Amino acid sequence: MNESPNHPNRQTASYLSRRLAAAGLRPVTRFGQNFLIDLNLVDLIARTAEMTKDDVVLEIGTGAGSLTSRLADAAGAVLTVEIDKNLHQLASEELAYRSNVLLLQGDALRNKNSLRADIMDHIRDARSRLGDNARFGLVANLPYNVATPIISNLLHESPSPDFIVVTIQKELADRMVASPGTKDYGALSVWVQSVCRANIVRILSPKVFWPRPKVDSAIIRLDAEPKRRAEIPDLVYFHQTVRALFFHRRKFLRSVVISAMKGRLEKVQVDEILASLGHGEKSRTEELSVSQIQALVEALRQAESLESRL
Ligand SMILES: C[S@@+](CC[C@H](N)C(=O)[O-])C[C@H]1O[C@@H](n2cnc3c(N)ncnc32)[C@H](O)[C@@H]1O
Repeated sequence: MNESPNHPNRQTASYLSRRLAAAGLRPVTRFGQNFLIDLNLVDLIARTAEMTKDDVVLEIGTGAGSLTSRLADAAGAVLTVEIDKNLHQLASEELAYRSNVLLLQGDALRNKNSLRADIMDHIRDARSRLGDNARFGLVANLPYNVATPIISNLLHESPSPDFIVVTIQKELADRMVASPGTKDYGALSVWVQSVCRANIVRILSPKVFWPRPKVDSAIIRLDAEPKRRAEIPDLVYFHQTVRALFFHRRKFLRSVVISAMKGRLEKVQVDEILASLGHGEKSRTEELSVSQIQALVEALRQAESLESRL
């Protein structure tokens, strides 16, 4: 069989460790370098994404390039970003013959609140080359320490992803799919579920990675819900306000809203809004459904914009 040196069938722990050692490298903990070594799972991620040759796929964390190869087989264009110069070099050699893969070196995040700017320029370019049916997806085994800002920020971008299939910490996946009234339900659950459908595909034990992380992981799939998204007139205001509403989890909703709106709305205005939406003195943010939170944030936004016009 004609296997490229990076054929995923060769991505076992011992193959990877020898390959890195030959290049004088070792996994770098601070970059979250836990490589997926169970090849069936690399396949599962690629299959779950249901990519076609019309699709543009973003991968953050190229690593040694094994998932990248699968993505290149299935998608029309792949943009992959790797922070580690040495791994970027290694993967560039492995993927050199792949004409539909563009490799970038550097941090995928410009800061906590935004992605590196040229990522979306490349995605828009690739989409315009592939044509009107081109969909955009994020498919990756994400570095755990930056998984939340990557997903949260990408959901603000234009185009926003049609689908996301990623490996993340199980605890983070639990928060994304959490229901009201549970301990995991918070600002991230509301933000993700306001613009996507979220499903956990598979829980992964540490032993499918090399080196082994300390915690379980999960493959999660998010599908864009454009209708839900269109119901939110100002996504930035919405996301910021949702974060503020969950900031003090132990407090009652009324005092949380009053402190979030300090200097912007009077207490009496907050009380009127809460009463009009049927939220009593004992209501708490974490008991509100996603649509109740959307209604509350929208009422606050409208009251604020009325206030600023007076
Ligand atoms: C969990 S590993 C996944 C590697 C490979 N895709 C795999 O599945 O085996 C995460 C990768 O993301 C890279 N990385 C970490 N932080 C990053 C960042 N801020 N921007 C881009 N890449 C990053 C790491 O160096 C590492 O190669």
